[in-house]
Amino acid sequence: MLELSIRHRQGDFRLEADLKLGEGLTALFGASGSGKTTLISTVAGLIRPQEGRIIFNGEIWSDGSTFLPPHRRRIGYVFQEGRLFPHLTVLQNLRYGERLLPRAERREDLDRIASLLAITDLLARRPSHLSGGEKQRVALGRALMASPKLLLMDEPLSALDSALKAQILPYIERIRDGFGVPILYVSHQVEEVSRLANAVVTFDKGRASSVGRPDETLATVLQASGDLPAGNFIEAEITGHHEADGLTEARSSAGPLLLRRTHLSVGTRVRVFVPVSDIVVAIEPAEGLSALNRLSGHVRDIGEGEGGSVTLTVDCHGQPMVAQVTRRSLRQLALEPGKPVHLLFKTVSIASEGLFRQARGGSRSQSV
Ligand SMILES: Nc1ncnc2c1ncn2[C@@H]1O[C@H](COP(=O)(O)OP(=O)(O)OP(=O)(O)O)[C@@H](O)[C@H]1O
Repeated sequence: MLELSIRHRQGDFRLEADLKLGEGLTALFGASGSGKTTLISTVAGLIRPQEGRIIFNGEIWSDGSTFLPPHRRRIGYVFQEGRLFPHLTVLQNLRYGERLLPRAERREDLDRIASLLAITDLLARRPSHLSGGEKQRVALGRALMASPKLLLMDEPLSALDSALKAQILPYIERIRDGFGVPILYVSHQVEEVSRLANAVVTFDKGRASSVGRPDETLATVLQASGDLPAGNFIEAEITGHHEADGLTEARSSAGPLLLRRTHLSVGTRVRVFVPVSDIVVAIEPAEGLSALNRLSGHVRDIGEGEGGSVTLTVDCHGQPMVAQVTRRSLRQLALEPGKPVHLLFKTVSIASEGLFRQARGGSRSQSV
């Protein structure tokens, strides 16, 4: 657990952060100049915050009287452009991280890391003979070889084109899931954050604020900027594919779902997004409609909506779903708390696959 409560001024800029960060990958997400790099520099010990404290797993790294220097923090750092030593081979670059550690503290095994990152065949090469993606995999390996207690990744993919990014993302997922080392990951990229992060810290002009579930946090940011419609996130697991129909089936606590065809394998856990505006509310199990998804539940709450409409919160087997109806529908359907209802909507998107990509382009969700 990393606990941060810091205030730091540099020039006109002031960083303010009060955060508790847990296991897994925490993305630091925000506009350019909003303070992400400054924050990880304080964690790395490259900047000493003027006020406040940083505590990692109970050890004080920085406060009014203590300041642990960077090399005693056992942090692995991966930068945007890799920063491999050009005169050393891949093997020597990997060993470099390890050499900084006393033998007794070396936990990582070179073969395991090389095979995890698929760099075993590159060990004899120098960085000038590697592609951009290979360099970044070696940089990840070098950081891991130092048996870090915490990994800091500062936009590690931003120098790569989208095809290379897609190649490296699974390796970062393997590190996140296989090493038990918490990761702070700086990114501007909504898709990257949505795919990788277990939690997100958003930055707004130096104020590091929300720590929350990634899709909800990103959705709040994007909805505030008008780039994403209001909607519901549902946790689901892929259960099958229908090639001929171009559909994927998933199960969720709310009920079965049909998604647009995805290449994720059966068993993969996903979050899907259902825009509020796509949901139709019915009081009978309607037939003869093209909407493929039907969830049933009970009205839990009725509140004010936008433009004179009414917002319904429906409990679908524990999953809250928000829908909107007009006041006339509310009357005609005699909707009230406790009433059983059916929610109908068309195929839905997996949040990390399509939704945020569209949101970045400023278009509406593409549910069909
Ligand atoms: N040494 C410094 N002296 C004065 N101001 C600085 C210094 N270093 C950075 N800043 C300012 O602090 C602010 C935060 O910078 P920081 O690099 O943390 O932002 P960032 O969110 O990481 O941005 P980017 O995504 O562009 O890397 C910026 O306004 C920057 O100009």
